[in-house]
Amino acid sequence: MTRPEQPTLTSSGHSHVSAAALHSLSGHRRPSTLKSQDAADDLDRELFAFAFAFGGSRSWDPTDTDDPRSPPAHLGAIHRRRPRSLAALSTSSMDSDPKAMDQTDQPSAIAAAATSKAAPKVPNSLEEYLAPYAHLVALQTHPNPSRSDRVLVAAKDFAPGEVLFSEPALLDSAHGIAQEFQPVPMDECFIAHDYQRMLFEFIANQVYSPDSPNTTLLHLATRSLSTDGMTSDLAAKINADRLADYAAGIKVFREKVKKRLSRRAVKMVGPFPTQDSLLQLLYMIETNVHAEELPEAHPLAASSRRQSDDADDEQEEDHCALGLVASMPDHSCVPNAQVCFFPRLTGPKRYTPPASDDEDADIPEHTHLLFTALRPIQAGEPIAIAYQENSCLPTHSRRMQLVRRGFACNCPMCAGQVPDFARAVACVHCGGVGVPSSVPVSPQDVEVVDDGLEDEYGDPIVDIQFPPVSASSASDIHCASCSTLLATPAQLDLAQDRLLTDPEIRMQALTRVLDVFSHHIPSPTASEGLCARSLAHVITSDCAKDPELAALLTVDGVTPLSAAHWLVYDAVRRVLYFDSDALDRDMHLPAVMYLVASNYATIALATGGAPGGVGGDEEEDRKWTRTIAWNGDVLHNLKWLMKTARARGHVALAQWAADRGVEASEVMGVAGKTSGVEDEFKGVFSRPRESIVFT
Ligand SMILES: C[S@@+](CC[C@H](N)C(=O)[O-])C[C@H]1O[C@@H](n2cnc3c(N)ncnc32)[C@H](O)[C@@H]1O
Repeated sequence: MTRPEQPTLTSSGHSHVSAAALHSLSGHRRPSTLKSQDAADDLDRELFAFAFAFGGSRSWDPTDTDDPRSPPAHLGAIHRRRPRSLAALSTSSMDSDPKAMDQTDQPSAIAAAATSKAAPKVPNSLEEYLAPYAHLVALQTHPNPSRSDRVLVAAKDFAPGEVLFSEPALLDSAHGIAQEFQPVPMDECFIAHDYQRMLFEFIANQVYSPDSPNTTLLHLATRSLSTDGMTSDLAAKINADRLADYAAGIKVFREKVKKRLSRRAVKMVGPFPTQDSLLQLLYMIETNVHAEELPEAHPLAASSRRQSDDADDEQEEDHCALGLVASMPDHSCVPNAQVCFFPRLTGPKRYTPPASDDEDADIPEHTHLLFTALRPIQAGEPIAIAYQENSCLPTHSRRMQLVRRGFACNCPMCAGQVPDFARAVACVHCGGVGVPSSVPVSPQDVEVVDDGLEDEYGDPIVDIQFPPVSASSASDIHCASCSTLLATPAQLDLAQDRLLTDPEIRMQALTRVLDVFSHHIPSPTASEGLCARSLAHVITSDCAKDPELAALLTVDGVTPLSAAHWLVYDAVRRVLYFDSDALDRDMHLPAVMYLVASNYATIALATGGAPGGVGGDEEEDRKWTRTIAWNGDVLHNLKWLMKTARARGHVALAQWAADRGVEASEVMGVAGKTSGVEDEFKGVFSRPRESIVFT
C-alpha cells in the first residue's frame, strides 16, 4: 500500500499501489466516522481450529507429506511460511531450489511440488537464510560511505525480464490465519487493518507454535530487518504524530488480542509478545512491507468495502506481504528491478478448517515475492525497485515523497550520477531538451517546520522544506541539440514551483487541456497509428500548438517538462476520474492514452530517446513501448480503462487497452506472466475481435 501522491486511476477511487511499491504510509489513516464494533471482539471458531491444527503443542513437520496437516500436494513448495531457502537446504529438487531459478521456466519452477521428507534445517542467522540465494544476490554494506545500512547486489548478470529471486512471504495479510482475524476498529486502535492482520499472524505463531520453523523465521526477520523508515532521526521528526498514534494503538491492540485469545480454551504455549516488541514489529512492517490492491472478488476487499461505507473509505485494505530478502532492495527513481506477488491473489479463496484431523486442510496458496530485472543488471550492481512510481515527478516533489518514508534518496538520479530528467527543460528554438544533473540532498538539509497548524483531526501539519536546488552548485541548463541556454537553476525552480502550486494555473489548464485533447490530438479512429513515442510530443508539440496552453506551461520563457507534464496529467486525470462521461466524449481515447503513457514517454525523451513521428520505425516503437511497460502503474491504468470502457460499451477503446495490456505484460517478461496480469487482459476478449460480446 503505499498511498502514492502520484494518482493513478482505479475504479474504486482508492489510490493504487503497484506491487513494486512499499507500504510505508498506509498506517496513517483516520476513520472519519467512529463506530463501535463489540462484535469484533470475537474471533471465528475457524481461526482457533486453524491455530490449533498448525500450532500448539503438537509437532508438525511441514515437509512430511503423510502428515494430514501438511499442505496439500498441489500446493507443493508453496506452503505456509517455509522459505525457499529451506526447501533448498532439504532437497536436491531443482524445482524447489532458488539456484534453479535461472535455469528453469520460472512459473513452473515456482509452482512445482517439493516432496522431500528430509527434515528442514531452520536458518538461525541472516547468513544462513541468504545462503541458498547466494548465487543470485548478495547483501553488502552500502558503497555510499554516508549510509550505514545494507544493500542487495546482483551476484551475476541478469537480462531484462529475468527472475532475480523469488521468496515466500513470511507474513502475509492474506494467509488464512491473518484473514480470519477481525481487526480492532481504527477509532479504538489507530493501526491499519492489513497491518493488524500481520501482527496477529505473528502473535498466533508465537503463542501457539513457539518452536515451529515459522516462529523461528519470524524472529529472525524481526532481528534482521530495518525499522528506520519510522525510527531514523528524519523519520522520527516527520512521523512524530504517527509514532505517538502507533504507541497508543499497539497498547490497545495487544490488550484486545490477549483478551480475545485468553477467552478461548486453547492453550497458549508460547509467551505473549510485549508491547515494545509489537511496536518494533509494526515499525519493521511499515519500513519493509510490499503491498498490492486486493482483487475485487477477494473476501477481504468485500469486507473492507462494507466497512468503508461507514468510514469514508478509511479502512480499505491492501494485500500486504513481508519477506526477508525481499526487504533488502533499495529504492531508486530509476529502478532496475520490479517486484510482483506470485501466485496472484484471486478471490474468494478462504481457509476452510478440516472437519477432522484425518482430512487435509485447504490452505490458501502461499504468496511469493518475485523480483525481475527491468534492465540488464551486471554482477555487483545494487538491485533497486521503485518504492513508489515517482520517476516522472519534479525533483522536489519526488524527494518530498521519499522523505515522508524516512530517508533522503541517494539513488543514482538523486545523487547526480545520471541526468535528472525531472529537471528537463524544453527548447523553444529547436524542439530539443536540456537535462541537467540533480544535486544530492542529505538528511541534514531537510527542515521540518511545525507552524502550529493542525489538520481536521487535531494532528499537527508539518511542513517539509529542502533548500532549493538553485541554492546549490547546480549549473545552467543548455539544450542538448542546439546548446541554447534554456534556464538557470533559479529560473527552473521558479517555473516548476509556479506550475505545481498556483491554483489558478491549474484551473486554467483544466479547460485548455480539454480543448487540446479534443482538437489537436489524432481522433480515436486513428488509434492504430498512435504509439507510445508519439505521445512524447504531447507537451513539446501538441500542447505547444495551443497558444494559451503553451503560455500556461511556460514561466518567464522556461518550460519545465516534468512540471508541465504533471499539470496536464493531473488535469486529464481529474476530468476522467471525476467525470466518467468524459469517456463518451471525443477526447477520451487520446486523453487516456496520454494518461497511460505520457509520463513514461517523457522519461524516455529526457533520457535520450528521440521521438520520431507517429508509428513508422518498429524498432523505435518497441523501445518506447518497453520503456512505458516497465511500470506497474501503466498496467493498472490499462486495466481500469479496459474495464470502464467495456462497461460503457466502447469496444474499440476496451480492445485497445486490452491489447496494450498484453503487450506491456509481455514486455515485462516473467513478472507479467506469473502475476497473471497477462491472462487478465487476454481473458477479457477472445479473438477474433468481431466475436467480442459485451455483457
Ligand atoms: C526496505 S529497507 C531497505 C534495506 C535497508 N537498506 C537495510 O539495510 O535493511 C528501506 C530503508 O533503506 C534505506 N534506503 C532505501 N533506498 C534508499 C535510497 N534510495 N536512498 C537512501 N536510503 C535508502 C532507507 O533507510 C529505508 O528506510
